[in-house]
Amino acid sequence: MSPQCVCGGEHVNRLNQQVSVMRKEIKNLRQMLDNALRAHRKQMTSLQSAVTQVGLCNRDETPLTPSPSPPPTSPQAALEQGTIQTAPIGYISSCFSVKNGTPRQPTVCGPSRAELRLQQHVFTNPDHALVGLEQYSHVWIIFLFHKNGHLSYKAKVKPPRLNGQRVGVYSTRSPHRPNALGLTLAKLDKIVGDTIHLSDIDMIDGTPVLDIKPYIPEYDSPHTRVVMDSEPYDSNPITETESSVLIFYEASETDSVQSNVKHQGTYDDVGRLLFRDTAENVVPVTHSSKGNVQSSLPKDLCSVLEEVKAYVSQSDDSLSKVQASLSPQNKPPEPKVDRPCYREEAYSTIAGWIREPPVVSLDVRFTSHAQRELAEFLPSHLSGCPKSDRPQFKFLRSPEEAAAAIRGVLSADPRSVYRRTRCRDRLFFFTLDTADITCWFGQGFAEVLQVRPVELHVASM
Ligand SMILES: C[S@@+](CC[C@H](N)C(=O)[O-])C[C@H]1O[C@@H](n2cnc3c(N)ncnc32)[C@H](O)[C@@H]1O
Repeated sequence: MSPQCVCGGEHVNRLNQQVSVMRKEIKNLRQMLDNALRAHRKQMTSLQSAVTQVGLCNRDETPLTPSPSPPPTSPQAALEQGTIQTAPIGYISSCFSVKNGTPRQPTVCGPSRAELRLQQHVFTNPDHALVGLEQYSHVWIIFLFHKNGHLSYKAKVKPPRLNGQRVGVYSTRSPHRPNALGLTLAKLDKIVGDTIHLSDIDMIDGTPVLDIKPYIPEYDSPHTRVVMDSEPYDSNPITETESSVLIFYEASETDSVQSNVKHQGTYDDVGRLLFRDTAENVVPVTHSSKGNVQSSLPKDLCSVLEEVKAYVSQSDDSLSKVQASLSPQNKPPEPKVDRPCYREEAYSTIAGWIREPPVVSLDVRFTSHAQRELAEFLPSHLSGCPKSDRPQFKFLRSPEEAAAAIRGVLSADPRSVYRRTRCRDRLFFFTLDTADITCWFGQGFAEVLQVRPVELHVASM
């Protein structure tokens, strides 16, 4: 072996050693990198679970049980788990632009007004979704408290009417609740195309609406709820002298009336067949020259009514004969039919603090200066009127209506408990429609000092 070879061999050996050292270093580096990655992943996981915990935690720091199942993958699975993504069907345009001074319940302030236009992308023809709703005077609006400011909530809250006392969130209408859903019974003024005009509202401008349902006292109010039971129909037996008949039917899907509504047909004094719908409207049923029943009733119902009428007039003849042949003891048992009745438990009870809150309602007065300022406002929707420098309401129909709304808002004392009990500043500002209101609170009263047009609205007119 030549020295050069020896030399070259040593060189190769040294190189090999260096390579193996480098390999080891690379391996160590890989190991370190792997460890770092693992640690990072672990940290991320714990961070993520911390975020989830914060999201699910109320401010009492009681962690809520997270959903046991993983996030659903299909819309159907989401529906079954109750985790569907909601999308607003529309947004409220309201005479209340901010939370401050917005009535705490719709009944507080009658003349409050709003509009709700259905979003174009929800239905191909949004106005179709409103067909039939015009038959109702009131609607439930289900909405999101989108201006809550945060998504946290507490198990116990201090409703302003309770003046600082705490009660469970679910015994109140507090906006700060899991899911931040609000429910308002609003007056339905009119429907124009895809837009609903409402009054008696307590939602601020821009409120996202998730659903609308008709208010049906028979279903929604225990005071008027008709409880069906199966006791013998003995309190109102049908007699031969009474030419009335009760007809209950389940409306079919195709009927023009809402399905499941119970309808009642009867004869009036002059023997006309009448139909009573759930809204207590009595609709006379007319007869055509062929003797058929005609009305705006669904076709099915007309033929049923016709049959029943024939049956009743037949029975009228035979009933007296049959009854004469029966002694009272021999009478057959009354047939068991579903009948409407009012049960004691159908009446509702409410918390005493709602009926008699510790917070008294306030007298509301206007300074003559404020009165003059308010009278300057033109009613909303004044068409054909020459352009004026005077401020104009966007929703309210007159200064009188505005005065009533202001009275409603202030008499319920819209201040927070803190402002009411601890704050020295007695001035209070709020916005109603296109007017900025300034007032102050004294012992048992609120006085309106100033009613100025909101700058923005004046500029846009
Ligand atoms: C006490 S909540 C009652 C709402 C509804 N009637 C209910 O019972 O669910 C009414 C108050 O919620 C506030 N509010 C109205 N609309 C809101 C919105 N979109 N986001 C947050 N707060 C809102 C106003 O301050 C209003 O006085």
